[in-house]
Amino acid sequence: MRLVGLTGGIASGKSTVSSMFKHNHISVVDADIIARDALKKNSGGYKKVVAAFGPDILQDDGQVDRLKLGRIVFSDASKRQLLNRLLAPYISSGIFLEIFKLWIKGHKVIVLDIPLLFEAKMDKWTKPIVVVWVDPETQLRRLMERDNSTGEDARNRINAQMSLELKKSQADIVIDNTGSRQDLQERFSEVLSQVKRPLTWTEFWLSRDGALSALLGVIIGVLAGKKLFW
Ligand SMILES: CC(C)(COP(=O)(O)OP(=O)(O)OC[C@H]1O[C@@H](n2cnc3c(N)ncnc32)[C@H](O)[C@@H]1O)[C@@H](O)C(=O)NCCC(=O)NCCS
Ligand SMILES: Nc1ncnc2c1ncn2[C@@H]1O[C@H](COP(=O)(O)OP(=O)(O)OP(=O)(O)O)[C@@H](O)[C@H]1O
Repeated sequence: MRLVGLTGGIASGKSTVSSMFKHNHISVVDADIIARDALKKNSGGYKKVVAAFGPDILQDDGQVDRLKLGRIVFSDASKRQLLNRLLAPYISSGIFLEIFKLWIKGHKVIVLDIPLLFEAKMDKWTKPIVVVWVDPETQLRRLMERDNSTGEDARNRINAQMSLELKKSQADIVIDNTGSRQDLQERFSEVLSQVKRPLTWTEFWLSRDGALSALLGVIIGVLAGKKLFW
């Protein structure tokens, strides 16, 4: 099994690239969706976060007001670390559960779309690591346009993450998404062929079919051994 790490900065284009993988029938585990589930009303993560941040972060319907919580944590590093600490066990177990479900189904290449791949030290599980990079001006503009946010809110969110330059320097594959969507599509086609190249032996043994082959090999070996010695 090949676990491909997909990361980048906020609004650098990870979800756009992740949709391209899905269109090409490659499974994607989306950490943002798992993190959203971890904050759903009455979930374990929700209870811990409400206990720590107080009922002021709730909407009238009892759900977490994500905009409000976002404003709090993206302007205060210690509160952000607290939120990360509270949600991390739910997010990592959610990611591993999704990987396991896909492994059972026999998927051989799985893309993990994890914004905080490096920050959460999950990069050691993935190879190759694909970083979607944009230049800082484009990143700020796209973020403000997409979220309809002020420059201050957008800068706070960008600064809450490890620098995109540092992420770029640790990537196996860099997708420069500063250009047009057409440019991105062309670069993506090159990356897709790298991601889909045949599995290495290690990746094969880690896949469901590889593990089953190994198990079958062991069973045949044991049976053959018994026959020899009887
Ligand atoms: C603070 C929250 C409620 C804000 O919700 P909101 O709907 O406004 O943003 P959303 O969840 O869609 O995240 C948008 C982007 O923000 C960035 N981001 C999210 N959480 C963090 C964080 N803790 N630190 C740095 N960047 C983050 C990511 O690039 C993400 O793609 C939410 O982001 C959250 O619960 N974050 C903590 C969980 C987490 O770490 N998520 C990232 C998954 S690896
Ligand atoms: N090449 C491009 N040209 C123009 N707009 C783009 C391009 N790529 C992405 N966008 C737009 O930029 C915004 C950010 O992209 P996207 O949502 O994919 O980023 P992201 O990295 O997934 O963000 P987040 O970290 O918040 O999840 C979106 O509005 C998207 O439509």
